[in-house]
Amino acid sequence: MPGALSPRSRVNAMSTPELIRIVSRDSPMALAQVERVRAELTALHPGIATEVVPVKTTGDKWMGDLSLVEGKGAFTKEVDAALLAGQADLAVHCVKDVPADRPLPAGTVFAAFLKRDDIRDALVHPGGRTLDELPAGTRIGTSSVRRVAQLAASHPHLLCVPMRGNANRRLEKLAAGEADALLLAVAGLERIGRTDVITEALPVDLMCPPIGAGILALQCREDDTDTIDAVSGLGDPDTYKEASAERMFLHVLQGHCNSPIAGFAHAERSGGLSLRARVFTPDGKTVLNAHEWAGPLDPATLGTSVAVALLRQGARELIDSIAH
Ligand SMILES: NCc1[nH]cc(CCC(=O)O)c1CC(=O)O
Repeated sequence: MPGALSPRSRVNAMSTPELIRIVSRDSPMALAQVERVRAELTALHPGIATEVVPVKTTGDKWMGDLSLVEGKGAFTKEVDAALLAGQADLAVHCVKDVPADRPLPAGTVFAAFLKRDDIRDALVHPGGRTLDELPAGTRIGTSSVRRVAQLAASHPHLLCVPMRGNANRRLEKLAAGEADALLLAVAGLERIGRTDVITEALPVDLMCPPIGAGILALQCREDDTDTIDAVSGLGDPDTYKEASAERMFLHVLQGHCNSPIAGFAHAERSGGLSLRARVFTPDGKTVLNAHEWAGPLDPATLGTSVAVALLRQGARELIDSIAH
């Protein structure tokens, strides 16, 4: 019969969801991330409606030391719970905030990694100075052990002061004089539309980014193949390779909340993949460094290989010697 659907394509046509409910943190940055996902999804599947389910996470509510609450997972736990409870169909996470030392929450999978944004950290200084121009004693607002360790190594005359809260809140605290300058991710400032405050994007050799920097992951319930099929087309193949290598690296290394660890993979146009990673003591005085190319290895095996290279240099002892 002309125009009749084959049984298989009828199943496919009927299984495209009409509505996808997207759960996310409720910070301005997180909501901007959701808008990007909605725009990309609408471009790919104009027929699918979307709805936003915002939740507050422990990491948003607690302004103290993260290692005193859940530490890792503080920005993802409530989002994952809403997904698993069926209150939403899709979760949007910064990969950087998703713990890599343990598997994803049982029953969930990553359905796509969106094309990666800028991976660098930015200096935000109201006086317009660069890092090298800051006078001794300048107070840099950051609670990130990764940023503190690397600044201590490169600019020991600067002073890091604890600063938490979402990026908008940190900019308010800077304006209120709680610090003289901030270090924030370029990608985050782009998402909240505040690249105007950036005085310098720091080279990755000076400030090595965190695992998963600038990558958004889409997470689904593993049995929800309709949603997985609908969103998987938003995935970027190079970002998938980079995220896989970086997360396997962290999984094998098994850091903790206070261990300064940094690294990034880079998928080249030629198809090659490299991974550079570093582990620091909190004072930045000891740096373990590894940089390898995948060659014939798959991304996850590259991640394992780089972790093993750092473990051979003493990374386990270094990480375990840091209080946590
Ligand atoms: N911990 C908060 C967080 N999670 C991801 C980003 C930046 C954006 C990204 O790398 O995806 C930020 C803000 C920051 O570190 O300045």
